[in-house]
Parts: sequence; C-alpha cells; structure tokens
Amino acid sequence: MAILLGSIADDYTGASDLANTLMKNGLRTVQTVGIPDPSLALPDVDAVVVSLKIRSVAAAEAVAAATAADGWLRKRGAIHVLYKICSTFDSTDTGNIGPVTNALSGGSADSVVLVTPAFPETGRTVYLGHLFVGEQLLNESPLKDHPLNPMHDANLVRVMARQSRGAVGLVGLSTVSDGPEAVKTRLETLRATGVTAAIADAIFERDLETLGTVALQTWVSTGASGLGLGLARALVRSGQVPLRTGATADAIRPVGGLAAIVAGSCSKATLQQLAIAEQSMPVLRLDPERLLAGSEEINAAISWAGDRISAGPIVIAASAAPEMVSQLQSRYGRDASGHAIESATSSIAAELVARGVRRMVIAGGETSGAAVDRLGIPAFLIGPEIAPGVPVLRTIGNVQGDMLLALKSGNFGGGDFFAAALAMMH
Ligand SMILES: Nc1ncnc2c1ncn2[C@@H]1O[C@H](COP(=O)(O)OP(=O)(O)OP(=O)(O)O)[C@@H](O)[C@H]1O
Ligand SMILES: O=C(O)[C@@H](O)C(=O)CO
Repeated sequence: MAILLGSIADDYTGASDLANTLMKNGLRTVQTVGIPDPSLALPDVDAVVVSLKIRSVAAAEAVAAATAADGWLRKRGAIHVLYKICSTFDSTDTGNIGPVTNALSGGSADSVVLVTPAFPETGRTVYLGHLFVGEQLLNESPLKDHPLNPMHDANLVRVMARQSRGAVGLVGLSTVSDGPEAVKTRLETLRATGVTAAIADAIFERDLETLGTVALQTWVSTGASGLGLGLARALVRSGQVPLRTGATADAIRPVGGLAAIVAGSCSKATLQQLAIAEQSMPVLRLDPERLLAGSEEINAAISWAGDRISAGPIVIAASAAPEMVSQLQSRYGRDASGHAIESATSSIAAELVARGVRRMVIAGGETSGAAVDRLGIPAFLIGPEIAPGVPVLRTIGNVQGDMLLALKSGNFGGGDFFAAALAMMH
C-alpha cells in the first residue's frame, strides 16, 4: 500500500475528525489504531491517519510513539506527515505538542514547522497567534475547565515556546493573506533567526489552503483538521491525487446488533447532549466516587443496561460538571481519577459489546481511546459525516465482527448529536 499523506493523531477522536476532513476534501483515507499489524489488510488509500493516545502522557513516551508511527508512514511513501493536535491546542506546559513537533522535524535547521490549530468550520480561528473558540479567547472558553488539560493562555506562541526546545515564531494573518510565496519568505526569515516552529494565523479556509500549499513542500506540519483541509486540497490541486468524493459504500453497510452510547467527556457540548438525550433515551449517570472505589458500580451499570438495551439505545455516562470534576480531582488527583474513570468506561463498553452491541457512540477523546483499545479494534474505514469533525466509522479487522462507531470529540456536535448519530448507524 503506497500513500501520499501521513498523519499521526494525538487522540482517537481527533484522528477520526481529520480522516473525515481528508475524505471530504478528496483523499481516500483510513484510520489505524497505532501502527497496524503487518497482517491487517488495508484498502488502497491516499492517506493514513495513525491514531495514538499520546495527548496526556509524558513527553518522552509521546515522542517515542510518534517517531515510530512516522517511520511506518514514511516507509509507506508519505511525502508529508501532519501531527494532528486538538483544535483547542489541548496540552500542558510540560505537554507534547512542542516535543513531538521538534522530534518529527528531526530538529532540522532546514525549515520551520508550520503549526496551526485553526478549524474554521468548528469556530476555531487564530489571529496574531491567539486562539479563539467561537467568539471567546481560548482561556475564556470552556477549555479553561478541561479535566486533563485546562487551557489558561490563548497566546499559542507562548504556549508552544514553553513546551519547545527551539524558539517559536509567528506567521501573521497579513502574511498568510498575501499567499504561499509570502509565507515561505516569512518562514525563511524566521529560520535565519533560529526559529524552529511558527504558529500561523488562519481565519478562513482560504488561509488554510495557503498554509497547506506551503506545508506540503515541507517534511512535517502540526495542526488540526483545518490544516488537513489545506494539505488535502493542495495535493488534489497539484494533480498528485485525483479528486474522489464521498464515503466508501462499504463504510455504511448496516451491521445490525444493539446500540449504545458511552460518555466520559465532561465538555460543555457533551453535557448538553446528555441532557437532551435524557428526554428520549434511558440514561444512566455513573457515580464517579463509586467507580473509583471498585468494580461494583461497573457491574451495576451492566445489569442496568441488560434490563433495557434490547428495547432500544441506552446511554451510560461518567460525565460531570466542572465543579464536580474538580472536587473529585482534588481528592484523588487529576491523572488518577481520569485514568480510573477511563478504565471503568472502557470496561463498560467491552461488556456492552460482549452482550451484542455493534453500534456505539463514544464521547470524549481519552474515553474513546481507552474503549477502542479495550475492544482491540485495529482500524477504521471512514463513513459519512454526522456533524463537523465526527464521521461514522466502520471497523476493519475487528475480532467481534463489523461494528459502526462514532468517536465524538468532547466539544463537537449539536444538542441532538446522539440521536443524529444513531439515525445514521444501522
Ligand atoms: N465525573 C468525572 N470526574 C472527573 N473526571 C472525569 C469524570 N468523568 C470523566 N472524567 C475524565 O475526564 C476526562 C475527559 O476527557 P476526554 O478526552 O474523554 O473528553 P473531552 O476532553 O471532552 O474530549 P476531547 O479530548 O475529545 O475534547 C477523561 O479522563 C475521563 O475519564
Ligand atoms: O481538533 C479537535 O478539536 C478534535 O479533533 C480533537 O482532537 C478533540 O479531541
């Protein structure tokens, strides 16, 4: 299998978001879970997105996993690798965007890595290096209360510099608006002053087309789905890939079986979606304290599901409002409580699949990563889009048989997302 574009995503929902964008912009794409086993048969594609679960792990671990995935993608012919990060730049001061970007560029002094989390379709824009989420600066948006990576600084040049070895520069909007040659000149100027990575402003898709054109001429870039859009359009425009439209028919063949939703995301959008789902489906709110205490709460959830699931879709959620999340974290620690709850929600997902669930929506990036790993799913075909950033996924090579999944990033989707997703998964 020879590919043109490779991507390494720092979480699984982000990977499906990017794969969806690449498909919509003309590239045949698959999403793998880690580096696939050589025996896994993958279809012929233009792009592969390798999903990793490295957003919130120690930097050295993230660098090792991303470097291995990069080697695998290059061996398959990738001419460019996009490190897919969150459109809200989720990371901490000891976080991984800087170290992984440095490692993938090989510390090369030849070019400056373009970095932009802009994704205008979901309201993420960057101006003078500052990230806006809708109309709010990042640090004033609900991301300030994120359970794992609270974001307190909207100035991405500063955020990235705190994580990086080399200096970080800015490619401002006026330069981006002047087109690819102006961006290249700016990068050259930055390179001469020792800058190794540059945050690029982008507000409209045309800005991302400019950045994609420039990035494609380099080895590596770092960004969210918006930069994926720019790279895909640049590849198609350059004639290296014929434009292909639409999800593969295979990806949307019905799988039957039972349907369930598992949520561990505490993001504002997910909390609203759960409140709306409560009006039309049975919803079980897990008790986080009891989840941390042992397996009784998991067993109780499975038994609750068993009594209801043959009658229609059910929802099981650990999600809680920011005040409750911080109370739990102050008692048990941020990482310990997050990981224990992810482990519990993934056990619940596995038990549901063992009881016949074949269509599943999982809300939250870390939550999805833990559940997909527990299920041992090796890869996904990309189906139609449910909401911006969230496609229907069909498993490839799954030992439990074919399943349809939707891995929803915490902040994505409208109020009726859960019902809308299930309506597309048969
Ligand atoms: N009630 C709770 N109290 C504390 N932590 C919780 C609770 N419920 C879930 N969590 C943890 O919060 C984290 C949520 O992160 P996750 O990535 O799954 O969602 P998200 O951040 O909304 O999604 P995304 O990363 O896609 O934006 C997980 O580690 C999860 O286990
Ligand atoms: O870019 C985004 O916002 C999402 O794909 C994501 O990574 C959230 O986890």
